Amino acid sequence: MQRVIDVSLVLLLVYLMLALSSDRRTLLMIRGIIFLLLASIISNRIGLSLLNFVLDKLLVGAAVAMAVILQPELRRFLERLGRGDLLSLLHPMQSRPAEVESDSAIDEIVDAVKELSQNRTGALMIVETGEPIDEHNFSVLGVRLNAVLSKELLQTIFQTTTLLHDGAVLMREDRVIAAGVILPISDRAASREIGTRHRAAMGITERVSSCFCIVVSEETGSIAIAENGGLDRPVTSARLREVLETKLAAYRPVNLGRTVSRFGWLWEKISLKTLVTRKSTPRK
Ligand SMILES: Nc1ncnc2c1ncn2[C@@H]1O[C@H](COP(=O)(O)OP(=O)(O)OP(=O)(O)O)[C@@H](O)[C@H]1O
Repeated sequence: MQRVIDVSLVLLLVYLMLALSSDRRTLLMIRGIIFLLLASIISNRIGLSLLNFVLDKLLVGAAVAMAVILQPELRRFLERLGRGDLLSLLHPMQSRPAEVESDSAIDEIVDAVKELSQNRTGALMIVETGEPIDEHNFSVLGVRLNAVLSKELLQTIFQTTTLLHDGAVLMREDRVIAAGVILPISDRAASREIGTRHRAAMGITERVSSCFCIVVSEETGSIAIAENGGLDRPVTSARLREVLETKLAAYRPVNLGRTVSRFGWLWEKISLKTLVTRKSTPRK
């Protein structure tokens, strides 16, 4: 019985750690530590004392390094614990202020992108699909707007005559949080032959798994979707709608759907799927 409680508590701890972060690199680190932990337990069990000694030291070093690197996540975790906000720890999605990503927001995005594409107006949009992105992931946050999302607003922002058109727009649920956001550029070999707007989209999605980017090319008017560091292009507006509907479905207030999506979300975090990066399409 004691053993069952022990294992359950460890599993709960792993769940909380995975739930804490939406950042891909953080998840990889947590997996690394879990791997070291398992290797240490196995080496102890089969009596490989020297290997066990080295793994133990490595684990201590990794734990200290992780505490330093994950300072913001740990602080958030301890704050919630201190507030007694245990429910939000068990149900990370509930920590979001509003869970409804309305169909009308999807319509606004698709309509804006269609028009930007037809007019060959370059655009870069970040769509959050999970926990809010840690601002440290941006090179420059840009100008905070926190405005209601509309196609007119998106189209206006990307007009080359506006001060905000350079950089990306950050969207959360049905709001435009910021514009003129400068993103880290991807330096993957495959991305070098791609322009900076597309590389910026790949760069942020490489670092943060809880978002995807929509890119409209100024040169060709083509629409691209960047996700997990990969680039899918050209995509049609119908495909864009499909992606938005699938990715944002998690925030619709349908209880059954939300429960299923939570398991899907956790599965996505644990599975190797997030480790596999999609091949980017080189520029024609
Ligand atoms: N790091 C960045 N973060 C956000 N936006 C960026 C970044 N770098 C470039 N951009 C945007 O991309 C624009 C330049 O696009 P560039 O022509 O180099 O890229 P591209 O991928 O070839 O796109 P396009 O097909 O539209 O020409 C800049 O004016 C700016 O708005």
